[in-house]
Amino acid sequence: MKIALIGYGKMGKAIEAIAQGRGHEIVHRIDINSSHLLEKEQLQQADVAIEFTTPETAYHNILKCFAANVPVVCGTTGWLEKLPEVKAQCLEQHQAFLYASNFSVGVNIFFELNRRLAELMATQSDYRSSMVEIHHTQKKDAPSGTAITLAEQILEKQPAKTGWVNEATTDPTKLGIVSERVDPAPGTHIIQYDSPIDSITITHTAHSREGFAAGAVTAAEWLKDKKGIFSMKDVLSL
Ligand SMILES: NC(=O)c1ccc[n+]([C@@H]2O[C@H](COP(=O)([O-])OP(=O)(O)OC[C@H]3O[C@@H](n4cnc5c(N)ncnc54)[C@H](O)[C@@H]3O)[C@@H](O)[C@H]2O)c1
Ligand SMILES: O=C(O)C1=N[C@H](C(=O)O)CCC1
Repeated sequence: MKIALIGYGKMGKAIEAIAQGRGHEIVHRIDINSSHLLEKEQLQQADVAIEFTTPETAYHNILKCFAANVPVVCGTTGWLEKLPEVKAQCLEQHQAFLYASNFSVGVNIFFELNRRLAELMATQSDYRSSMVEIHHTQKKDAPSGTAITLAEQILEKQPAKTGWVNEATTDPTKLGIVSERVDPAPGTHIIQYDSPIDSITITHTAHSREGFAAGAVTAAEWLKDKKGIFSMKDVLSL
């Protein structure tokens, strides 16, 4: 499979290593200094594009892939306000798009645990839920995309909460998400339910970027000949 890597930073390089190890060819490595490679003729040399850039650039990069008729896997976080528009464009232009706030198999299993735990805790009014996410200091967005996905799952199951805030809170109607930035943390997410009697905690800790990169390559292999909008739930049959 021929891959265009859009974003050749920490994730782009980790994806390159996994993709080449699986026998794929990287036809373009596109970063901020080589954005001319986002032109239609260049992108069309790839079977699929994998986009890990910045919150400011993801939207335009994805639209360039649609214009070139190239399926795109996107892992960039921090641009969710534009996601509905991208999905609409994908359908209108009959393209293929797969977004995940986290591509690792472990986190996608953790999402399932989180949803079930939130469901069980929905009627337990003695417990207060909260979240902590820990990442490296170069991370541009807070809270992490993964934390937002986890928060949305909790809010869906707990109607007493009306939203999340990116700080610790005693407001029972809000889910507090504390963001810590500590090097070299690749990504830790902790969900807590505390009552005066006891606490329940579930944690996912990434030991490296390998899980994110391997998941993104698996998603690209899966998306290559498809049309439509997909998620890691589709790829992993969860
Ligand atoms: N979904 C996941 O599983 C997952 C995992 C890790 C990171 N991420 C997200 O991926 C993104 C990238 O993370 P990173 O650690 O690789 O960041 P990074 O800063 O190491 O790399 C970003 C890259 O984007 C490039 N870039 C910037 N503007 C560009 C443009 N206009 N066109 C093309 N390339 C451009 C930069 O040159 C750089 O190479 C972040 O949003 C991060 O939150 C997601
Ligand atoms: O390193 C990052 O940046 C990460 N971003 C994703 C997020 O925001 O959830 C996934 C974990 C690593």
